[in-house]
Amino acid sequence: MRLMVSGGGTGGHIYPALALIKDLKKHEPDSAVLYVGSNRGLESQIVPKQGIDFKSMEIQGFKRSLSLENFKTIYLFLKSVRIAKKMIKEFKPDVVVGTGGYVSGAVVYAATRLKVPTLIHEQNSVVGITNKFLSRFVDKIAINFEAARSQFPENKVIKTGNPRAQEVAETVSNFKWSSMGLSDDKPTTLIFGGSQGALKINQSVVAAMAEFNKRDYQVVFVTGPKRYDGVMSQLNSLKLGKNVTVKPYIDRMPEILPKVDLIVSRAGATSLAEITALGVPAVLIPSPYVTANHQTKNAMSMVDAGAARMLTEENLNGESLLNEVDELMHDAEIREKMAAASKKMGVPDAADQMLQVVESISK
Ligand SMILES: CC(=O)N[C@H]1[C@@H](OP(=O)(O)OP(=O)(O)OC[C@H]2O[C@@H](n3ccc(=O)[nH]c3=O)[C@H](O)[C@@H]2O)O[C@H](CO)[C@@H](O)[C@@H]1O
Repeated sequence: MRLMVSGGGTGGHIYPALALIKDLKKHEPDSAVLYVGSNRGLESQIVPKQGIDFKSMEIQGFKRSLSLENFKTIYLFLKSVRIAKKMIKEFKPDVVVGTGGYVSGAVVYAATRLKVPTLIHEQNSVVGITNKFLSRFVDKIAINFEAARSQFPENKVIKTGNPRAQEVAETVSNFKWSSMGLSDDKPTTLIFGGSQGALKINQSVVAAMAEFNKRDYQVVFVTGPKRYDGVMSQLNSLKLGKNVTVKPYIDRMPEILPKVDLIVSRAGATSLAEITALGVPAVLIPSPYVTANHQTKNAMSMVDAGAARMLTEENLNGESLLNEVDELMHDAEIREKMAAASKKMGVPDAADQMLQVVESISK
């Protein structure tokens, strides 16, 4: 199989693509894969590190208001379609898969013009702008949330789940907290604000840090790559104890997640696919800054099933964060119930399901 994949901007679009590639390589080790991303997105850092061939192009998103920038965006889009067509003619993919983000719009659209079979993956319950645009042209659409079905042409939709769930579920982890300077015996909370970090979550953790330092559980706090220096300078005056560690980003999330007792995070769809694949108890703080408030919908699907608790951004501060974490970290029974409910929602064979769709449309 010759597979071209495109998805970018944030981790939530990139990791599902990487998980699909991993599954393809497992089933068909001789496959050729090319990942096309944007030169500015997180993918330009993450993908080459995985030893996957990566090509990039310049692209940017639309502004919501009419502005000169939008003409530049249209110009860049059309230019990217031309570049993508050239890449497709050179690479000769059997299938082109898009997992969201502006760059996948240009690449998948170019593939449809060249009559190459196409599949897009929608991680969210509220369909993203790129996938909405592409849905008219592509052959198949893989979804994660049932709620996305009615927002697409019905006959193209197949529910597969999010392939990242399978990657996480299949990872055999030998990870030890001692490699991060923590104890291997204490229960551990992981706090992070999605793939980019989140300002209010960071501020709240900073406010609660003096207390976290004193707890009988330990805390791993991930700030997001661009926010690390700012957070560290705020924490400067505070001497971090042995049971807290602060990181800009975690590259090996699949190895770390099985060792986590409680997650505090945004409610991005790919994070939720991972959480439910393993059944990790969670406190979700949906981002209020996303299209149609879709993270709240994502989070509510878990809260309704008893798999997570929700803390709104509005009610989030050092004290409320500390209270939630304290309560759950001191009650193993509640955590066990949440874990069981969470695991029931997981789709641990999602990558196989999506790969089957890829194979079914392959030339
Ligand atoms: C602000 C924004 O637009 N967020 C969207 C974005 O979120 P975002 O990019 O944050 O995506 P998700 O929360 O879905 O996924 C984050 C991914 O990054 C990984 N990770 C995170 C931190 C870290 O240190 N290391 C690491 O590997 C997580 O394990 C996960 O695989 O895409 C999601 C999926 O389309 C959407 O649902 C979110 O609403």
